[in-house]
Amino acid sequence: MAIVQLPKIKHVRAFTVRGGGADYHDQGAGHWIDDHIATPMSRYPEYRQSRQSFGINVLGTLVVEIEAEDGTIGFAVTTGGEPAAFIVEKHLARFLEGRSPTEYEKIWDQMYFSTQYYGRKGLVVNAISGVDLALWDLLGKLRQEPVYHLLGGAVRDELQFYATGARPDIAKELGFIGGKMPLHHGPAEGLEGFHKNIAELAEMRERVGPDFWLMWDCWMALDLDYATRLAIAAHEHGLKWIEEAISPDDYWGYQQLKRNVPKGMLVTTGEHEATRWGFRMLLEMECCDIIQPDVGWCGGVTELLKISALADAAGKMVVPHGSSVYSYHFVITRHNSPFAEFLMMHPGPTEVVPMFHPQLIGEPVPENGRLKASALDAPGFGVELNREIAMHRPYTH
Ligand SMILES: C[C@H](O)[C@H](O)CC(=O)C(=O)O
Ligand SMILES: [Mg+2]
Repeated sequence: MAIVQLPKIKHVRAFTVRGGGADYHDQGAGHWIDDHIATPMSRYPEYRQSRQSFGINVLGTLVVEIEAEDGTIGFAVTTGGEPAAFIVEKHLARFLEGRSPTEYEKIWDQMYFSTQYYGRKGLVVNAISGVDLALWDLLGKLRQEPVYHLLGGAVRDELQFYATGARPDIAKELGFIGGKMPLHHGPAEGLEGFHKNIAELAEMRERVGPDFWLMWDCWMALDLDYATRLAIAAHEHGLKWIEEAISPDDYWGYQQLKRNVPKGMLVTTGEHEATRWGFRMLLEMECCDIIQPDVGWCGGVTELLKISALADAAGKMVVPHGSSVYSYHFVITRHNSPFAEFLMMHPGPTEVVPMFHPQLIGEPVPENGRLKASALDAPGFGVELNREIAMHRPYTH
């Protein structure tokens, strides 16, 4: 029997889009996600009230489209905007055009090693991730299969979610298994800020009762001493995990934090980590209990499979950061990813809205905190690009 030959890749294009979506920090005024959240920049009072004030949303969304010779288009969205569009058009596209979409391993390898002299993490790996995800979307569309089938198939019938947002009490009513809150005050706000943090947690615990998961997202804002004291004080209010407490570069600090937190409390991190080598460091140094790669930032699905295998062998969970459908298609295929994150992008956040709204059409959302595997049953990642939003192509090749 003859082997099916897929059409070759004809063209790669990169666009930028503003206003939410994959750059979920790019929201309008009054959104919970920009309301006095502790960050590494909170030591400067002028950048404390709003993360947009220091430029958290400067990049915007990157859209990558990969068109095959038969006209089929795979696409993906991630954070990266114009500089990532430059990298895709002027550097990465050459490793795809004229090649078969089945060659994703070689393509990833060439994208990573050709950019290693200026890449390795951050923006360049976001761009590589965007291309990789668009390639998996194309592969699924050409084979008429959802990506989760290509990754080995579902290991359970449905996904269950915790919600990230300022209102875990509402998340509980909406059926989520837990709520992860932003930490509002960092070390520069002294003891007063510390006590306010603990009071917020205590009040939320009152509202949600003893069994609902409550977690804190510290967005790299703390130092080891503060994070340790916070974890100890939070223990009596049943904090399930402390997330991204310190700088992602401080592997030694995470190693110590994991030893310092009260027994039973989990340490999580990794949304700003990338590639198998970065996650190997977190795992081998025993920095955390759960790794949280963002599928659009860690190297894409091709790299996530390697990261996940390392974590599995180390007995650790992989619960991707955000990532919408790119996470859903992965999490449903892995035993060591027992639940998923849902980022509440409603400004309140009092309602469930699609995480990457308004960029994707057909983006599934949890109902009662759950999503059936069958909701992912469409070719590729199962979504289409909303072509009514304003897209800009700053570079061509
Ligand atoms: C709420 C956090 O500060 C951040 O915006 C999102 C995040 O880190 C997460 O979902 O995890
Ligand atoms: Mg986080």
